[in-house]
Amino acid sequence: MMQQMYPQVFHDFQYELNKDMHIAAAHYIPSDAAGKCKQVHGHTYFVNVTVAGDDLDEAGFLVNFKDLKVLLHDKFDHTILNDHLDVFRPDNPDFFPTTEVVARTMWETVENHLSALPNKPTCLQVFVRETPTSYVVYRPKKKRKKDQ
Ligand SMILES: Nc1nc2c(c(=O)[nH]1)N=C([C@H](O)[C@H](O)COP(=O)(O)OP(=O)(O)OP(=O)(O)O)CN2
Ligand SMILES: [Zn+2]
Repeated sequence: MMQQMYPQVFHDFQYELNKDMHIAAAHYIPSDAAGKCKQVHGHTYFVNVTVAGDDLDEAGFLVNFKDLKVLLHDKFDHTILNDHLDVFRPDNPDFFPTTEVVARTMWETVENHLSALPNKPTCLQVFVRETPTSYVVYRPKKKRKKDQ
């Protein structure tokens, strides 16, 4: 059974949904500063996605758990992350497949899907554990009032 502690996010939406998944993938960080992580190596990533909203869809879902799995697990599982040139690039550290960038990329992928749904849920947080001792939490910055 997949059970893991991860940081909670505070919000005042009525519904909060969490989807956990494991993703087995290889990667390398194309920088000398990454030391041994410059070599190709693999992880079983533990990912938790937090989605919230006030309205449900015609099935009574905020978003179908299955759709979140398809978006992330089906795309990245048993792949080399660096090969996904649509999201990771070797020429810019903001797009190297580090844990930070993986978490942000997953948030962008999920939020892009959610924003097209009629009930408009939103992704509050993506938690990515890369090793037993290392994890990253990505949360989007709150939009400032004048930007809305
Ligand atoms: N800020 C980041 N630092 C590191 C990342 C990263 O994505 N973001 N990645 C790596 C490596 O890819 C490596 O897979 C993970 O490193 P690390 O946690 O150091 O792994 P160890 O098993 O060696 O950790 P222990 O300290 O032995 O528990 C490196 N850094
Ligand atoms: Zn790694």
